[in-house]
Amino acid sequence: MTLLENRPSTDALADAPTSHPGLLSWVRDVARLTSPDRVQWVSGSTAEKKALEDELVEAGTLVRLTKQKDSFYCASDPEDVARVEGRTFICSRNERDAGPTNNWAAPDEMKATMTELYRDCMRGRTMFVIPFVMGHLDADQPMYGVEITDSPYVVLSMLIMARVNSDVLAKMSRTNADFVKCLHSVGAPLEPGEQDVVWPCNPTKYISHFPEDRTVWSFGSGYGGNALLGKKCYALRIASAIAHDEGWLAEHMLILKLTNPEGESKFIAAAFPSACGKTNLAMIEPTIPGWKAEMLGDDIAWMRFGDDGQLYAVNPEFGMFGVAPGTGWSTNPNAMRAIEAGGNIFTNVALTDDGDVWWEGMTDETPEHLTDWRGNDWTPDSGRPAAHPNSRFCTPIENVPVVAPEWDNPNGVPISAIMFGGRRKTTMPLVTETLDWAHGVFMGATLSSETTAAATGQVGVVRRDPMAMLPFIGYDAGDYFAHWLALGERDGAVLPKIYYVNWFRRDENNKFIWPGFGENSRVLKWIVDRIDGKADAVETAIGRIPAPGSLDVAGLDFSDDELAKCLAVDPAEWDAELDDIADWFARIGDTLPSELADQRDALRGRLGLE
Ligand SMILES: Nc1nc2c(ncn2[C@@H]2O[C@H](COP(=O)(O)OP(=O)(O)OP(=O)(O)O)[C@@H](O)[C@H]2O)c(=O)[nH]1
Ligand SMILES: O=C([O-])CC(=O)C(=O)O
Ligand SMILES: [Mn+2]
Repeated sequence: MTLLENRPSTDALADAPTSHPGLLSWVRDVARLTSPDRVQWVSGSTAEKKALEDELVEAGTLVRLTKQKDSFYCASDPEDVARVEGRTFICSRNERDAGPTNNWAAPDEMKATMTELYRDCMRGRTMFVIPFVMGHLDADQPMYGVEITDSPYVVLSMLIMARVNSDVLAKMSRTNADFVKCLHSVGAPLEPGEQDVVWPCNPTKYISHFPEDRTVWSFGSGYGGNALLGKKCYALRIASAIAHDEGWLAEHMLILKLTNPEGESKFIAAAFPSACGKTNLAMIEPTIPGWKAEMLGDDIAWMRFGDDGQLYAVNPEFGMFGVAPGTGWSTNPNAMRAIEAGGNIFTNVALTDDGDVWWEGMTDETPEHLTDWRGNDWTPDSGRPAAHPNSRFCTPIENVPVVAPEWDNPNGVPISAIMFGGRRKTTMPLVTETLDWAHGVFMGATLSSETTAAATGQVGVVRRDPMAMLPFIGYDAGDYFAHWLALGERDGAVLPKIYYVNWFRRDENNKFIWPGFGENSRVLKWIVDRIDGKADAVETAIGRIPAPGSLDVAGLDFSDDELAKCLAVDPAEWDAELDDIADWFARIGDTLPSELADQRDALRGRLGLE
């Protein structure tokens, strides 16, 4: 640790463990602007982690769990519990390049505004410098980042979520590599002698991205995707802009390995919006005999073409930041086992009286007494959830008992199928096979889902969430669709088949029709068997669905009527859907590729609509 008692703040560089000129000058500039008391370069060492944990326990920010190994509970400020999409900006040089789905601000103006917010904002705090790599350090093109933050909670979370170790900085320095600059402050300077709060943050929040500069500036929030800048900010928003320039894809997708009873394996990727089932599907425990599932990633996939024309996916992350509520032994036993292995940080769950954590859906029995996420006494009669609906477990991927051996391949695994899906009570069948790449891109571009607690705002409203990337596309949505279509035209491309799934269709009593979770393996089996030419399908107007008898429901208490409801393509619902898609395409505007408008017209035709 470098103590800067008698600043000039250029001393930020006194003990710098690097000679990377760009990194050194950026760190010096940020220290001069933000005036921290100290600068600490994060190496990823065990001793450093332990010291930070002890400090945060002492400060009351973390509670050490007595029932779990190396695990901590944390409660955020009640106003800082989710991503803030309304305060998230894509500050491209031209407004047109941010497109109609992003908030835009001129980069100079945003930088001027935020520079004033950052001025002296780290006073009384330590400024941490965290060099990290997203994906493997031995990848053909290692993707470096450095996060500067004044939040030790963010440091501890980044140690789980990204690869942070001294080799990263050494290689980055040796090769004088480019890196994504990620600047974060909770925006809560301390006056001399002022007592800190357990979760410092600022009511003014900005999550700003400068795609041309490969830079992120975040201010005011300490939570999840707002603050752990390697995740949504870098690995999706900035990376999607890089991927557009370089001809690859940065997507909001899990990566899963499936092995059939014959021992043949395939890799698939699936995009569902936040809190719509990625982590659960990534760790699925199949209920059908003979099938094996292993996880590679639960949130983000970077896919590049290999020499063989296939798309190869890597998970750029190192940990999971999973939705806690609904995660239990009956729904996601592999997540529970991963958590049992220890090394977790839980945020906004409830605390049990004996020093463990609890959330709705974790166990069948509800504890008689808890401390809820807001620190209040809680009993089953309290009439409110004990854990916040967006409460999270932060857990190393290596903890997952079913992690695939290939998960750490520097250049990824070949993808045979892409699944899109969302949370829809109506309209969307359990599974649909799209007709070809362009039709698949159309289904992805019109993906729709009910909003969840993962972002602040109203929950349960249907919105278009293209490729589950609405809040994460770092540029114009029409250009993004064109990019997807162009990849399909690439010479020699061996493209994955595209499927659309919906686990969330409801019956007339508002109950989920499909049992979901481990039973989703039945849908995965149909998909893999389709690719192998072993399962039958019937054509509908919207794509191919399982032929009668071809979806394996053996052993499931499921009537033909229920199955029919799950798979139904209702023309009246689709009539309404097409109107909504027309509005959505109108919103995209001039950059909407004409192929997608053609797809919509073709679908209207197949549905027999005027
Ligand atoms: N009914 C039903 N609920 C599901 C299913 N899969 C997941 N869920 C629930 O949906 C919620 C979110 O699931 P996750 O797997 O955490 O979603 P995610 O896509 O990883 O979310 P983010 O981490 O926010 O991106 C949890 O409460 C799950 O219990 C399913 O197959 N059926
Ligand atoms: O980014 C976050 O805060 C949590 C998350 O994974 C999501 O919202 O998809
Ligand atoms: Mn997740």
